[in-house]
Amino acid sequence: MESDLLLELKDVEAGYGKAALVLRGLSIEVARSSIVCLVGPNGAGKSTVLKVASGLLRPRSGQVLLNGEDITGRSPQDLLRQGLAHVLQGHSVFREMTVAENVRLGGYTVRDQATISERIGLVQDLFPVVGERWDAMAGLLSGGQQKQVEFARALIASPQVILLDEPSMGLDPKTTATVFEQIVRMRDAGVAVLLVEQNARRALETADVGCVLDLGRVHISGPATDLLGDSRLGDLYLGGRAR
Ligand SMILES: Nc1ncnc2c1ncn2[C@@H]1O[C@H](COP(=O)(O)OP(=O)(O)OP(=O)(O)O)[C@@H](O)[C@H]1O
Repeated sequence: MESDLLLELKDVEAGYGKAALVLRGLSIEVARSSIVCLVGPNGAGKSTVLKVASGLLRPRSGQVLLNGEDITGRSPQDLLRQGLAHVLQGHSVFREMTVAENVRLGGYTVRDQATISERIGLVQDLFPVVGERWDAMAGLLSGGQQKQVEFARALIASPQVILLDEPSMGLDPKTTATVFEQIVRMRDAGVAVLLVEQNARRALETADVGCVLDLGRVHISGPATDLLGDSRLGDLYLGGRAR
């Protein structure tokens, strides 16, 4: 029987160059069709977790498993082909290219044009604004619209899991709400999401499971709704005591 577990990081230690380790024995599990969010203070290593998962940073020790298969140390291109897409922090659309060109770039690992056309239809359904602005220069879109183009570009590769690094960064509250709705739609379309967010309350309200990082490990984890009511988080990350 197919396991419910899609992506696992096991006892991962990772860091940059000769500097001290950032991740010190971190373990995380992402189940199929679920949203897992990582929250924690600045510099806790949240983005580093995503880089290890997507192959941008090789861990010093520990394992990354996708569908139970050890994928530790594989290249980001290989992992994209295997079903793991990473949407980086900040804005990464090519502003001088159209929305269509930006989205099609995500399909570079897919040879079959019919498959690409079918997936374009799917992402346009999922993110209507992407379809509406298909021929516009991406640089003319608002920040929230550009974020949706980035999501669409990642989904063209038809990933099983998508890693999202601070998708709400720089967006106003209304646009942030739209982007979080889109994250839920991705989950409901069958894509698992590992989400890193500064906006801890918003992320936990959206996610199924929450993990709080501290000192390079998962300090607290559990159902996101439980964490929202956890007084330890209330004090630290949710702007006052949880009620
Ligand atoms: N490319 C890099 N080279 C060297 N050190 C880095 C690099 N990227 C991150 N770091 C360091 O690793 C630590 C963890 O960074 P990371 O970006 O993973 O944290 P974060 O929890 O995502 O924080 P933030 O919310 O501020 O982005 C920080 O001390 C940071 O300075």
